[in-house]
Amino acid sequence: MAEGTLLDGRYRLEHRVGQGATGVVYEAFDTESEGRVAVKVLHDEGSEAANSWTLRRLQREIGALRRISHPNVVSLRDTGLVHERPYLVMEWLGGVDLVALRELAGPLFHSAAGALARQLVDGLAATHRASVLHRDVKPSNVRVTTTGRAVLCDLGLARLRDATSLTRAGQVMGTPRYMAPELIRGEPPTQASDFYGIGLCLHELIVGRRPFDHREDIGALLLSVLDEGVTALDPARYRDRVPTGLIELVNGWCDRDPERRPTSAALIDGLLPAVPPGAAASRLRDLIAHATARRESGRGTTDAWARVSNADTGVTLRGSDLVTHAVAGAEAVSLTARNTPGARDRRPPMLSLGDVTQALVLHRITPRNAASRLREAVGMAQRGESREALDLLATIGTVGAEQLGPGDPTTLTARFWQAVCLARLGSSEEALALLATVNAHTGPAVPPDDGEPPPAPERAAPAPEKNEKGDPG
Ligand SMILES: Nc1ncnc2c1ncn2[C@@H]1O[C@H](COP(=O)(O)OP(=O)(O)OP(=O)(O)O)[C@@H](O)[C@H]1O
Repeated sequence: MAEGTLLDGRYRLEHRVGQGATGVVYEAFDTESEGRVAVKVLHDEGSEAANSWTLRRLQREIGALRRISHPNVVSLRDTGLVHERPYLVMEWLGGVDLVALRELAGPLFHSAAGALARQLVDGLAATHRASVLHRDVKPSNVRVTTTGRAVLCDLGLARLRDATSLTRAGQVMGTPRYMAPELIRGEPPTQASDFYGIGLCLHELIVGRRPFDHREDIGALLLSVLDEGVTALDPARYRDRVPTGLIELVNGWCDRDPERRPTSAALIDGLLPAVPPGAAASRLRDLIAHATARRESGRGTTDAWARVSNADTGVTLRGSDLVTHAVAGAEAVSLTARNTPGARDRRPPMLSLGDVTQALVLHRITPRNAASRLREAVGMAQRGESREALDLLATIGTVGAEQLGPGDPTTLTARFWQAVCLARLGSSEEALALLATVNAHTGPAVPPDDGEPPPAPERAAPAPEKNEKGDPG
């Protein structure tokens, strides 16, 4: 949608802020109230299936936001239609998200950590009181405004607590790095799963590093989340800068066992440090001022802002916008399986030529429409429909490799998501082998353990381009 467009004669789109799985977000001017607002316009994905998914997700976000009115949850102002595409109008939240806050301001101290925890708990409590589960609490979905107000955003995955899921049992939704272990196992979400998300956000801001940061491939990441869990914080180590009660809470929220996570208001209130409201807000406000000043002066931007733009994506396949778009919202996974012992020896499952012809006919994939089918398949994978997505992704990968080249971004993205689906379905060996082939085209140019040079890409990936935020894709 062009900047300057006036929606319903009222909201003037000023500039594009970013895009998520459902739509593009613009900073806009409300000519009626003469204030700033955020407008999210539904993506037009092209295919009917993809459109219906984004539409359902946007409707879910609208439905959830309508039920909640709280300063620590983004507020919905209006909804409308533009060229038959729904849009929603939200309060404008300046400031930064928690990913940027950590990158630009470093680990949190005393009152700021306490103030942030208090506000996140209050926002989540309001969400739960409205019988809504957020289901996607992660650093990129929490913004802290310039006045020091922490706000939960992006309720696109939210659902009514007792409603039947739009997804089938066993489906996985969300971002593995921040997903509660029970959700990865396909169990239904609960309030305790949302508290896990808050626990991880605070853990990350206290430590100053993402959880499971040492896990660079999806197989190892999933195993760590399920089998090891987040490393508990040692209260003695943080005593000087974070109140002990808060450390205890964070450790409790990060517990792998949902039953052991503190969710009762009385328990939480007993452990949360009492922070004088004025002092807390001013501490957070100062931090945001510091972070935004750093962002504006460009300091710490090289790596930091590249990652901020992709928030939890973390996947840096180089190449066209297609890849940047296709992996938006994907797991925070770096593709470095190349050094996994034996990974290079294993071949990913490939379809035979007969299968390829069959699959081509079945999925009607051509090099021309591969990109849009890929988006559709990635959407399915993101919704947790791993089994269904797998088939389509394997075909796109094969067609891509044959017709576009094995190093083409479409091929690599399809292969990457194929590996994600395989890992989710328990075939981690195959997933690792597939990731190793993706790595051969995208990984850093370090020789594998045996000193052998990495295989040369059969078709060089294009030079990194800038994505819509001006960051390297
Ligand atoms: N009310 C708001 N005010 C200011 N910025 C916002 C607001 N809502 C969203 N944004 C920003 O717009 C961008 C897109 O947000 P959106 O919620 O659509 O997706 P996301 O959270 O980045 O991804 P996904 O939906 O895939 O999880 C993000 O950078 C987000 O911080």
